[in-house]
Amino acid sequence: MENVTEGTWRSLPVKLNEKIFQTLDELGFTHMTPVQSACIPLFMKNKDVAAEAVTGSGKTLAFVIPILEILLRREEKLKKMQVCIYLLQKMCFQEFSSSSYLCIPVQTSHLNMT
Ligand SMILES: Nc1ncnc2c1ncn2[C@@H]1O[C@H](COP(=O)(O)OP(=O)(O)OP(=O)(O)O)[C@@H](O)[C@H]1O
Repeated sequence: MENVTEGTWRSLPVKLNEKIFQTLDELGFTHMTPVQSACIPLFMKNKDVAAEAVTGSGKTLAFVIPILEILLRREEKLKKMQVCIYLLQKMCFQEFSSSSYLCIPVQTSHLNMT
């Protein structure tokens, strides 16, 4: 992707879960896009965020990653997380995007999806 110039994921002021780092590595996403580096720290401070950026600029992961990170930090992960991941996967239904790929290691390690 072009415009992936805004620092590595590990340079974020908030540390993400290792499973998220690992999956981003597997996807080959070494650096954030500008909208991701701008939005993720704000989401992680529980701010309301409205972002406008061109198509294909990485907006989806700009909010999916904070959602997954926040859910992973919760002690009581189970049902709420299951519902959220189900919704995220449905959102990604039309194309098997990086968002749904990102959800897989998170869900299998923390949820019983039976
Ligand atoms: N940091 C990144 N590095 C490399 N590729 C990325 C990164 N973030 C997202 N992508 C990929 O770039 C493509 C476009 O991202 P995405 O669909 O999230 O953009 P978008 O801004 O949400 O687009 P739209 O406005 O069409 O919904 C996707 O294939 C996605 O997997």
